[in-house]
Amino acid sequence: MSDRSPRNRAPHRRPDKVRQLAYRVIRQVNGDDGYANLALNKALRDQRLGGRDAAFATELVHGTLRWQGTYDAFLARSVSRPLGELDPELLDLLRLGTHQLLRMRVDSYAAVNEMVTLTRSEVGQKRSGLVNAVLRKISQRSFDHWIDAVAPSEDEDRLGHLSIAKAHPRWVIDAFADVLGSGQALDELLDADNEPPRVTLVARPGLADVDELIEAGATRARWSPYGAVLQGGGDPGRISAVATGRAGVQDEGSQLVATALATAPLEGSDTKWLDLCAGPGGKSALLAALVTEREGELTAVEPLKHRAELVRSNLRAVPGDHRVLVGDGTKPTWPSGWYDRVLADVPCTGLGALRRRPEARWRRTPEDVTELRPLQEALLGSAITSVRPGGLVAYVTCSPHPHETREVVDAVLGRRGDAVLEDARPLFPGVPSLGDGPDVQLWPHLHGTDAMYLALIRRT
Ligand SMILES: C[S@@+](CC[C@H](N)C(=O)[O-])C[C@H]1O[C@@H](n2cnc3c(N)ncnc32)[C@H](O)[C@@H]1O
Repeated sequence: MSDRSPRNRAPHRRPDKVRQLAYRVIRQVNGDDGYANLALNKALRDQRLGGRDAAFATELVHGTLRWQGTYDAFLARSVSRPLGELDPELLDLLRLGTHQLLRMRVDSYAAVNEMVTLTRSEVGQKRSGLVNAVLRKISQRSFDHWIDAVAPSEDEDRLGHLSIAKAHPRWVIDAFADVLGSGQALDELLDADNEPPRVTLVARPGLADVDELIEAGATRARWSPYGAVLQGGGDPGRISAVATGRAGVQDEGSQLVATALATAPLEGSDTKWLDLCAGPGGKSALLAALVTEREGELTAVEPLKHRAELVRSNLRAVPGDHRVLVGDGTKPTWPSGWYDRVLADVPCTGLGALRRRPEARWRRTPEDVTELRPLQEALLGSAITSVRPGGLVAYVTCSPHPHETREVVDAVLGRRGDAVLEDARPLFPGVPSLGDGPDVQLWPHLHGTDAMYLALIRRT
């Protein structure tokens, strides 16, 4: 063994501060149910890390969490005990090391050494030998060779193979395959989920325009008339329109579904709009800006006080008499048939936004889908009751799971005879690959948006 081996290093060598920060953030996520984005941003602020260090920390945290299920399959072959018997701290150190070895361009020697030093400082000298031995085993194969070694072959079990090769739980892949089939499109979606999304901005109509965002360095979004993309990322808060609430950060898919509701043809009055599940208020702000142009008002409902505050903040720059109600959308405090247009952007599993939340895919369970269903149906029922005859409801989710989308709509419309589905596709001018209708499903791999679902329903 060379005298540079980790075992011969001075035990008091200090751990690399970026890896230490990343490890501690991962512990907050896996150990304390934290959210990676929030925990990482706070840690970067607290440690005053920016530039390349912040980018390295982000890749360590996001990549390790995103690929965690896959790395566990590799580690299960490399550790002599069942992974469940390892201390969670040790398992997270091994996952972090595996990510550097197999999916980052970190030199193997440096990756193992740094992780051994970090292990010593975080959990003690005793465990560092195991980390050293396991990571050396991991480093002996490339990522693709590990997949060949541990995943079922595509011929034998294609979805099982994809689950390991593309880091998605099997039940999530099964749900996606129900909608997309198990061909190439599924691979493309899973790949898209593993890429961080671009930052998309919305110029709230009447308050800012896209040209202003372009002058600030963004480029025009593909389809949303209000959208712009911050190429290369950067802090959107540095743009004055965003800092003042005249513009915001909003996925293009969210802009498109809100705009579809606003532009669907409607006869008669068109001044009373309701956002039934409003927090944090991205769509409320766009709808409020649009209804203001028609001299109307938006009511936004949100049961959680802190999220209702976020809605107020999002609405701060929009002129007009818009209201934020802290309340339960299934228990309307307004008369039936009061509104002209209603958005029901219901709580869902968020399986359409996996690009944004690296830990979400491992945290969600099939039970979440079942548990959310009664609330989703109740909110859609309440939305239909809240709209006047001839008026419109948009049922929206950021999940493509059929139990949360079409099945909810079919169940609710099947029970009542006063509402019909309309073809939503003409409300997405220029947007390709909208499917067979009448509802619309957007996709990360086809549209570069979150997988937003929209069913447009008219009260008869
Ligand atoms: C998918 S999010 C809405 C996102 C929002 N439309 C936006 O674009 O920013 C769903 C929201 O519904 C809220 N919610 C949960 N239960 C609700 C209920 N019973 N009535 C109304 N809203 C509810 C959640 O707190 C959450 O803020």
